[in-house]
Amino acid sequence: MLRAEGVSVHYGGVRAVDGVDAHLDEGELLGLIGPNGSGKSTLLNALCGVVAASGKVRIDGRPMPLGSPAAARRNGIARVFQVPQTYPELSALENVVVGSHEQGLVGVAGAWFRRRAMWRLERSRCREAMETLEMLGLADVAAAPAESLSYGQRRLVDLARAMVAQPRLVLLDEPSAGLNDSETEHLGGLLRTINRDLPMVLVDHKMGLITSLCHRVTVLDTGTVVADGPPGEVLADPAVIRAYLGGPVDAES
Ligand SMILES: Nc1ncnc2c1ncn2[C@@H]1O[C@H](COP(=O)(O)OP(=O)(O)OP(=O)(O)O)[C@@H](O)[C@H]1O
Repeated sequence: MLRAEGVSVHYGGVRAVDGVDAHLDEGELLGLIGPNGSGKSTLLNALCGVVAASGKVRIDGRPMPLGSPAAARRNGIARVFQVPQTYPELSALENVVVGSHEQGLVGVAGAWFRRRAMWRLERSRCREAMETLEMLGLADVAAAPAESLSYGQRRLVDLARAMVAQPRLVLLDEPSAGLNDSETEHLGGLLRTINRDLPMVLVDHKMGLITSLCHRVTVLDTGTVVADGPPGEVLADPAVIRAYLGGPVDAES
């Protein structure tokens, strides 16, 4: 459903992503791993249009213009960033509702001429946002301002916001960073459930999470793909072991 061919992002002389071919299949949870600075976040940035990139990306066979966040959104790509992007003074629920505001009626004209329809739409957005928070175990804090939530809760609010945008696929950048073991396990269970309906690309350094969740893993090193395949095979690949500072990759950590 997503196919990237020869995608490159260069910052001056730094080839952050260099001619990457990658794909995501329907229903798949794809792990994207690699040592620090190997280009994982930059590749996600290219796919969601927030950096200038060259190459080709197709969604369901249709070409998608690169370098345009609006085009990426139109093509159903949602991104959850490494650092929570919540509005501190808005409630958790309001933070999630914001994610669905590009759909349907918006703007002054909609409010003025179609007031009833607009309120109906607002109610259905709130209901959907609330159901998503419930699904992620955040119903109790729906009314709390985001600034009062824990780091892990704010990351889940970001995930909920991405989900209500009704994406075709979600790009997740290190969702387990800063979470303890039990929070990471809880997150893993949620991602497995969400993946029943949504294909995802998961960037993470916790190999236990990657091996327990991902159907396939793509490995980057210095901006290029060095391995791609089932997690067990990929982590035993000599090129991957070399990329990770010459040592074996610990699938448990
Ligand atoms: N805005 C930028 N300007 C210049 N260089 C950048 C910029 N963003 C990233 N880079 C460089 O691009 C390379 C890839 O960085 P990137 O953050 O994509 O790696 P990563 O694999 O996501 O790393 P990590 O696992 O530490 O998050 C690195 O050499 C980084 O220093």
